[in-house]
Formats: sequence, structure tokens, C-alpha cells
Amino acid sequence: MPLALCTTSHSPLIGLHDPDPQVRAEVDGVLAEARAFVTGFAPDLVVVFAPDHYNGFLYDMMPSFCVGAAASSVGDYGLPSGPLDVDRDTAYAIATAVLDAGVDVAVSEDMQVDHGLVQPLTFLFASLTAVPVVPVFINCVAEPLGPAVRARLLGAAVGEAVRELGRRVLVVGSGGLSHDPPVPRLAEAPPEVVERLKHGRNPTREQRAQREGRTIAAARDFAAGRGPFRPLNPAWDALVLDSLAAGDFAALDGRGNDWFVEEGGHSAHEVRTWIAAYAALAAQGPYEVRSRYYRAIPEWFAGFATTTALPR
Ligand SMILES: O=C(O)CCC(=O)/C=C/C=C(\O)C(=O)O
Ligand SMILES: [Fe+2]
Repeated sequence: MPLALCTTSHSPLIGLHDPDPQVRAEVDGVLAEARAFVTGFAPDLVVVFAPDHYNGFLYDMMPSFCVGAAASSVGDYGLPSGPLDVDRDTAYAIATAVLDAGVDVAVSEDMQVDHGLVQPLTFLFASLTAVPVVPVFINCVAEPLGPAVRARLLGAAVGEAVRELGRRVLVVGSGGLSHDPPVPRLAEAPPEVVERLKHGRNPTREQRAQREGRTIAAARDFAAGRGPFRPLNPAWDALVLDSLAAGDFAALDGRGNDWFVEEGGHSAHEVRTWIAAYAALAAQGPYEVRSRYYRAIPEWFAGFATTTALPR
């Protein structure tokens, strides 16, 4: 049954701290091509593997993976807020099949999602509700993290589940490759940030503006070569892209979490969403990458990449 894939980096800084206009236009062109690819495929369901940045998933209860049976966008970084058109029955069918396959996934009847999930929907559909969606959260920031291979097993189980549906399913992976933006870490956070990481859902408009202002200021520093952030790593990004394009999951399966951080920065764990999406596609058999774009964009704190792929 038809399946297609689009993976893309996201960045909260898009539109708020842009690179040179030529670079912005280049990325807009790539995303327009991805949109055309998706329009041509005409999915009737979108399964999105995405992280969260302490907006919907906090330390009061942090699962490794969670399938949303209902979800709404918090509207961070100027993105649209409100409900997604979640296909609840299919969300439960996928969660049940994934559990049966031995991957412990949580379920949410009220998932809050942030730019990590919303941006790819706006890139590809310009809307939160154009096509029914099943959101699949993958924890990529809140330590302790399980090994990245678990994301592959999750993706493979989701791929097996959607194979049974007899529908046109687009799988999406959303996350940067190498990048080290200022996402707080519990172990080194001051008390007021620890409190936010545990109980900081639904911040006030002022609190959200403050957080977003700090991210923009950090991006200014990073683009100017200042600050404590790890550099982007185009060579590592190429290794990840090459491995996924070749279906060589073994190149990533055996890697420890420290490897991802050392090579790509703390948020490089977001490549778990790409691993899951490609593993879902691989569940259908051999695949072929149809487009691949990469550019290191410090203004967005991102080794920014977008790929599309189809079964061979
Ligand atoms: O608490 C905050 O607002 C931390 C900043 C933040 O969420 C940054 C996110 C960055 C990305 O999503 C990214 O570059 O992938
Ligand atoms: Fe992110």
C-alpha cells in the first residue's frame, strides 16, 4: 500500500531570525518542492514523529514515546494554535499494534504540541487540519533518554501498523540534525527553570514572550560565533543523511547517546524522529530518496535538512 516520507528540520527561529534573503528563498523553494511532492502523493493520513520542547511533555510525567489520540497546538513562536484533526481510531489502532510489537508507547487524549510538530504541518499543508493526522511524540530532550535504536523499533512498528490500513500514508519526521539550541536541561537548571520543566504548561503570554526572546538572543549570539553552544557539524549531518538514504540503520543503531551529543549537540537527539520515519518507510520494503537538501544555517541554530522518499 502506498507510503511516502518527508523529513525536515524545524526551527523556532524561522521568520523571527532569518538568514540572508537568498538562503531563506532557497529553503522556501525546497519546502515548496516538498509540498508539491506531498500534494502529488495525496495522503489521506499523516503520521508525524516529532519532539517537544517542554510545552506539552514535562517532567511531571515524561514518556519516551506517546501517540496522540487528540491534540492541539500551543501556538508557540507565532505558529497557529488550536486543535489538530487527529484520526482517533487510527491513533488507537497504531498504539495497540505498537504495544503488541513490544514497544511501550503511551497514549494521550489531550496532547499539546509545539513548533516541533506544527512546523512540518505548516510547511507541507499550510494548515493544522488539511489532512487527518496521528501525532507521535518522541522524547529527544528530557534526560534520561533511551537508546536511539528504540526510535527505530518504534518507527518499524508504526510502519507495520500503517501497512495494514490500506490507506495513503505520509510519514513525517521533524527535527534538526546537528544543533545545540538553548533548551534547558534538568540537571543543570536553576530552581525556577526546574519548576518550569516540571509544571510549566500553558505559560502566560509574557512568560512565553520572555522564553522566545531568550531563544532569539541566543541565536544572535550563535550566528555571531558567541556563546556556549556546540557548533553545527555538516560532516556528521552528511553521515546521518547518507545512512538513512542507504537504509543503513545499523550505522546508527549501535551508537550511544553521548555520540549524538558530542557530534551534533544536545538537540541532535531529534534525529530520532528521522530514524523512526525512515524505519516506518522501511517496513514497506526498499525505498528510494527522491530529494535531499542540506545547509548549515546558524541563524536558525540548525543543520537544516529536508528529504523526501518513496518505496522503490
Ligand atoms: O524553553 C524554551 O523556549 C527553550 C527554547 C526552545 O524551545 C528551542 C527550541 C529549538 C528547536 O526546536 C530546534 O532548534 O530544534
Ligand atoms: Fe527542536
